[in-house]
Amino acid sequence: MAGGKNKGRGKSSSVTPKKSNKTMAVGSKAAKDGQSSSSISYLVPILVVIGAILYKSQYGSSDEIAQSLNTTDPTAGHRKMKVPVGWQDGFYTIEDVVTVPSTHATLYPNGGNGPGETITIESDKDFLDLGRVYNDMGQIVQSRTHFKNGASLYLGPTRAGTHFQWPAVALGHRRPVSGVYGGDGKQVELETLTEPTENAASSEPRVFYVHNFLSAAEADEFVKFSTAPENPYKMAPSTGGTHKAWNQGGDGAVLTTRTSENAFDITTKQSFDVKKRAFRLLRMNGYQENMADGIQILRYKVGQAYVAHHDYFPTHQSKDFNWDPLSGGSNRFATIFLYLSDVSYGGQTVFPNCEKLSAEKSPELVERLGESPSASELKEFVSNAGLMEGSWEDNLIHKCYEKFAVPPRRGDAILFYSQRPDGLLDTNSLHGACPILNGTKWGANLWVWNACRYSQCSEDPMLPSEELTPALKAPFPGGS
Ligand SMILES: O=C(O)CCC(=O)C(=O)O
Ligand SMILES: [Fe+2]
Repeated sequence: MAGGKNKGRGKSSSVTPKKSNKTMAVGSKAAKDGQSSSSISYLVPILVVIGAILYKSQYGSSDEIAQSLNTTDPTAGHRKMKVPVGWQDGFYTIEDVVTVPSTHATLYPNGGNGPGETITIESDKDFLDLGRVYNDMGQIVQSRTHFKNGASLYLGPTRAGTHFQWPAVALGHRRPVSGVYGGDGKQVELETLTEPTENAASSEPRVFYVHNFLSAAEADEFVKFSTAPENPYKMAPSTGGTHKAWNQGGDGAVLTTRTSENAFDITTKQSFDVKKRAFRLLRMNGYQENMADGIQILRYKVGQAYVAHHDYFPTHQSKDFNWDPLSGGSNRFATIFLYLSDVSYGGQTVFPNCEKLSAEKSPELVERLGESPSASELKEFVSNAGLMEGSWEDNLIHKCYEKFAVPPRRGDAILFYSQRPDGLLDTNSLHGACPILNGTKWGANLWVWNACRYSQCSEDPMLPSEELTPALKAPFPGGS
């Protein structure tokens, strides 16, 4: 087998976070501008304490906060970052990058597709009138001194149940995700894998490579837990299809077009830590337990695969729930697919509606994808994997080498959106799991919903409640 071997870990650079030992500054504008009167200075210590308590209760322990103290923003022009109490570090711009307030920028829609509009911003009021805007680091921009003239700004979500979406910026664009660190403490980085479109109403699938997401130890732990005696949701043939199939489980839901096995991790501390990391990566407003499915751990043996599909549920399937985010309903919003093992041949995640990557756009990924096998090698793969010529798996293998596909690499992940920024379900998010041609592939689905997920809403889907009964937390309530 000459061609088609997925290459191993290449020369990927990563940014190591630097710890800060500086004291925290207050995030109040007046205090920052040095305009504090004596009454303000009297209030400062009180605000600091209140802010610290609120921060800790909402965003975690001081260790977690310490870990997120990234003091150097590698974007050119950014200076050392102060870390104000009460704000989620990394989610906001917190440092001036210019001394004179900027007066113009290019404004893009949420998600960055479509042409940018050049805007002039003559006053702070003009700036505030824009609503919530982000920079291409996914940070909420707080002031006209926090961006440079001509910078790209991105509008944020405009209604409940919709969310910030990372702008593609350009194919191959790679940026550190401030405030988000993987299991081994390395800064998570996001690389754009699909072109932004000129027309905001159309879309490529929106796919990003997530570098440094899991540590090797975390990947191994998910694999181990999937068959552990204490796991109530151990390995079983994968199911799929409608929400009924999902919620009832059992033989009826087993698909001939999804031949892997899977387990769930809905109980371990690690699964919660990783889901929280995912929410931070997505820049969601804090972690909501009932906006995520339990982590689904997958095992594919040689020849096993999952046909091209969408991760969202069809809107028409049941009347007891509004599945349409466009009209205030809820569905799967984003997938973070975790690679828990390397795979030497096959096992890519393929997006058939997207053209193959070219070497000049993402040399590292193309290098790792390896050369496409020749027609005769493909034939050999198919017969070695025990697959029939002309079967859906055989057809999928061809797509895996002709279209855009991502090879697995342990500890990394991909992020893709199943919804467009306005809530429209995105048919271009079509994707499949390529048949394994050699070895075993381990992976995991981390699905995040735009509002509380089916069967997990106590009242209004837009107001997900934090506390769930154990029965509601189960991935198959009422099922086996
Ligand atoms: O295994 C993969 O690469 C993707 C799996 C997938 O799309 C799914 O399980 O929904
Ligand atoms: Fe999927």
